[in-house]
Amino acid sequence: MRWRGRFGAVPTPVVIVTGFLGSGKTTLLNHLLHNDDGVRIGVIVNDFGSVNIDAMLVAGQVDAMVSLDNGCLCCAVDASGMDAMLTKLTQPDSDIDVVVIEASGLAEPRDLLRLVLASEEADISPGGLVEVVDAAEFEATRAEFPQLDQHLAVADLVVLNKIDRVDDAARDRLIDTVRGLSDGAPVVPTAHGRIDPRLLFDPPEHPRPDDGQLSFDELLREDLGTDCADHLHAAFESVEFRTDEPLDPRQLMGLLSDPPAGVYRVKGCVHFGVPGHGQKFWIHVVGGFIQVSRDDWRRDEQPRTELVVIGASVDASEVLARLRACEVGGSCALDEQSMLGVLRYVDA
Ligand SMILES: Nc1nc2c(ncn2[C@@H]2O[C@H](COP(=O)(O)OP(=O)(O)OP(=O)(O)O)[C@@H](O)[C@H]2O)c(=O)[nH]1
Repeated sequence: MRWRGRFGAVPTPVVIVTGFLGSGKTTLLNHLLHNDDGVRIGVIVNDFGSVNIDAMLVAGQVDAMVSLDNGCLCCAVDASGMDAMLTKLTQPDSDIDVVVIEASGLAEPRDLLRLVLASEEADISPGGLVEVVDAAEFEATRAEFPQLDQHLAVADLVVLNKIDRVDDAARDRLIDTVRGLSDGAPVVPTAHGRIDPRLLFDPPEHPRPDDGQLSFDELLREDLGTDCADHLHAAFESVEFRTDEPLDPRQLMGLLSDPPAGVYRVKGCVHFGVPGHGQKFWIHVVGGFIQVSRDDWRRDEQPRTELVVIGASVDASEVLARLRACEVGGSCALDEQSMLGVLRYVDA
């Protein structure tokens, strides 16, 4: 361990958590927050869309948080912007032991690493880069976006998540593939991000300056943040949808099961207008996989829907038109049966 502790002895480690859309970064972060063993964690949460769903999902559990939405951290801030966020989290009275940066699912890990390395904040030190891989979607995603291979190349630790969704043979094959791409970084297979927190908060054992990987110095010598055109997020866009009107569950589930072309990720909370089902429903779609969970609205919260739809070359007007078509008109009453299509995905 190399905690700064509350006495300022050691710089605060900054751990970067990256991974493609929906791979399980927020799930892993939540696992860390619930199993922190007294370690005080400050987080920087970055979401691609203008509604920061990830910040909503970790709010209230974290010791200190800075959130950045509407863009990828790798390009949306420069070194001084990153410094400002780190300074805010690590100021002497914050008592934070470790900072975890949860990048958006489209951020460029290498540039994030360079931002942390270039930091002039004296009280922090790089704490390693963790790449979360979705075991169920990785092969298909990699075929479409070969940049993912480079993302793995800078990882200090690879979390092969969602192994509950693949068989043993596929899991073993993936471990080999991912290990090859990450130049020997440790690969931890898991489900629901349940890794031992000490893996992240200890200094990375994987030696960075070796044959295959760039050293800190080499990374720093590269120009910082000059060209984002080849980043994954350049090919993606997000569409945000908010409404106070309740949504028709049949219409929405029809849309999520057969989304407009290019859509890969949908997340957010939904208010259905069905008697007996007035709770908040969190919706997650990753590739073709749908998951729903129930929650209570906060006391000060007005039930409403806030969804972010992310994809490559999506037709935003089609997405919005189809979402608008899910709104329940004032006079339309929904029967309880209409919820069946939602409930079959609850905690799937
Ligand atoms: N079956 C299964 N589902 C998982 C696992 N880990 C996460 N999920 C689900 O996958 C969905 C996406 O998880 P998140 O943690 O939000 O993923 P993320 O990487 O933060 O997503 P973005 O920020 O949009 O890139 C949610 O429905 C999670 O509950 C897992 O190991 N197994």
